[in-house]
Order: sequence, then structure tokens, then C-alpha cells
Amino acid sequence: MSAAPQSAGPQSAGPQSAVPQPATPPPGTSPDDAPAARRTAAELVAALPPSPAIWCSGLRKSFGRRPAVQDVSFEVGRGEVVGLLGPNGAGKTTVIKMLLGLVRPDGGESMLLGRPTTDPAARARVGYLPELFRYQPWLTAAEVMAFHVRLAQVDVAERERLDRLALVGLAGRADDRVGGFSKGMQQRLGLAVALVVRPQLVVLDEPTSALDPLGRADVRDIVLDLRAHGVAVLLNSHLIGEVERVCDRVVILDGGRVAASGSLAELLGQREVRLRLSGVTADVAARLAATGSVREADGWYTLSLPADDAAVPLTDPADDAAVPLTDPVPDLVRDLVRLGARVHAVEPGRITLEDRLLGILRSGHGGDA
Ligand SMILES: Nc1ncnc2c1ncn2[C@@H]1O[C@H](COP(=O)(O)OP(=O)(O)OP(=O)(O)O)[C@@H](O)[C@H]1O
Repeated sequence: MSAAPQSAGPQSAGPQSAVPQPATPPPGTSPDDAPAARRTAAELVAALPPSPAIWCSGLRKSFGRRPAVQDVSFEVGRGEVVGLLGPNGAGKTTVIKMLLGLVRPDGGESMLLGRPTTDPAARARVGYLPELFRYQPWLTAAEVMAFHVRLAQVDVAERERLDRLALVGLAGRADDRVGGFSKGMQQRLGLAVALVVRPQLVVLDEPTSALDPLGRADVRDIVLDLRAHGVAVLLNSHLIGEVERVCDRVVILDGGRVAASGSLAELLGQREVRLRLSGVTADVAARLAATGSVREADGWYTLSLPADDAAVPLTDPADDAAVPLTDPVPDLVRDLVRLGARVHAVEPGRITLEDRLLGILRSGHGGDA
């Protein structure tokens, strides 16, 4: 994770291109070949994968003597949605503020869209919804949008600004003063502000804390739409179900450190199936145990299985030849019946991200998933 980012690519070619233009023709080429050599270098740059939307390594920050963030490293790829999770005070907002150049880190490095975080141009294509949002109450929503477009020095026509307001459910409120907006409406406005600069990266710090269920669903759809258009999103939210629905990957912070990170499949790692059984003999119990770890309560047997996309091949006990199977449940049920068990119910279950998060935080274990 701490490897240097690939800093050049179609979106990031510029002052920090990783492949320098040759000042003199390489050995073996005549001056007439120089344009061809330069083209080759430009082609090489263009062929490189784009730089990550966010890259950070070894970020550290203390307030007084209290460390808030310690050695935090992670990456958000282009068009990827990454959730930042962790308990209160874990350091999530401090990490976000360091990434955006709003808090100076004590150590570590970070880049946004292939540029150092300290480069103002790095912010030009980043949309940000802060955790504590407050807009000038005397301005109208349309004026707030126009103000932020000017701050970002992006040319966005009025029609497009109004479209953004409509997208977050504020159509028809453009000329109303923000002072009269509810908290949820102000948060919607903050989201519109984050989206209006045509961002390549959107950082959302608790974007739904003030929103009603419909508003949360709207934000979910907006995040999925951003991803579909190749926009990267870093999402800090305590609403784990929301994170689980929209995020490709998750970074879990605890005590200022990365406690775990990985894709949802990596983090959840296993799925469960619940079976209500009677007539469970030693052979039946052995067949269950051969499929996964088993917990029993009141006639319900909860079986933890490998993740869907990493299901282990099983051997069919009825055949001599090993038969690779991707889903062990149908054959398990068949075998249990053959062995004399009565199967009253079979229910799919899934370990939720919330279960996993609580497990990680309570165990105090760190490391990548
Ligand atoms: N400006 C500040 N001055 C002093 N301490 C700060 C400051 N900002 C953050 N901290 C401390 O840094 C630690 C991390 O805070 P941070 O806001 O980053 O956590 P968080 O994970 O975003 O929490 P929450 O989920 O409650 O929003 C906390 O101990 C907090 O008190």
C-alpha cells in the first residue's frame, strides 16, 4: 500500500509526468528523429494507467500530545467508491482534511488525482462535502452555487448549476435564502456544491447525517451514478448499511490507525446458511462440519461458508471421483437427507459489514483483511 503512486496518465499528464520529455535525442537517433522520440515518450505516458484519485502513505497528525492519525496509508482508484469507517474519534475527518490540504500533516505524503495535495490545482477537480457544513444564510441557493463555482475557477453555466440543485431535490428552491433551509436541505445544498465543479473525485464526510430515508436513497443513487461515470468517491459514514451498498472497498480506522482494509468480499470473507434440522446423528454432524464451521441453537444449525466468489471445491461423497462444486449447499442438503436427517428449513444468511466491523474493533486486531 505504501508503494509510490503511478503519477502519470491521461488525466494527470502535466507538470508531474513521470516520464520526462528527452531534452536531447537518445543515443542512436539523429536530431531529425527527435519529434518521433518525443511522440514515443508521450505515447508511453498516455499508455500508463491513470494515477489514483487518492494516494496517501504514512499520514500522521497529533493535536498537542494526543496522536489523532498514525501511519495511515491507502488508495482510492479512479471511479472507485471507498468507504472510510471507524468509531467516533478514530481520525476519519482528520485524514480527510489532511488529504484536502485543510490540516497540515506532521508526516507522510498524499496525492490527489496525480498531484501533490499541496498543489491548488489538485483541488480544482475535487468536490467536498464537509462534516460540519454551514452556508452563508443571506445567500440564495443559486448564489451559493455561483460562489463555489467562482471559488473553484470552473466555468459552469447557470443551467448546469440549476440541474445540480434539481439532482439533490432542491429544484424550485434556487432563489430561496439558505437561512430558511432545514438542516437536511442545507446538506443537500452541500452535496450540490460538491458536484457542481464537475469533479473527478468527490469526498463526502457524513453526507446523510441530516437526511431523511428518501434523501439517503438519493445520495446512494448519486454515488452509484458518479461511479458509473468514472468519478471516484471517498465516503465517510457511520451508516454501515449505506457503505455496504455502494462501496467497492472499505478502509477501517481505529485509534488513528488502519485496522483493516479491503474489498467487501475480502472483509466479509464468508457467508452463512442456517438450517433447521432434526434427526442429527454423528454422521450428519460430521457432514455439516466438513462443509464449514457450525453453531447450533434450538435446532438451528448456522454454517459459516467461504465467500461466494471463493467457494471451495467439494468432493461428492457418493462418487469416487472428486467433483468440483461451486455452491456447497444443494449437495449438503441432499447428503443430510441421505444420512437420515430431516431438513425443515434452509435460509441464506450473510455476515454483515456491521458484524465484521464490530468484530475488528472489539478484537483490537489490525492489518489488512
Ligand atoms: N482541531 C482539533 N483540535 C484538537 N483535537 C482535534 C482536532 N480535530 C480533531 N481532534 C482530535 O483528533 C481525534 C480524531 O478526530 P476526528 O474528528 O478525525 O475523528 P472522526 O473519526 O472523524 O470522528 P467522528 O466519527 O466522531 O466524526 C479526536 O481525538 C479529536 O478529538
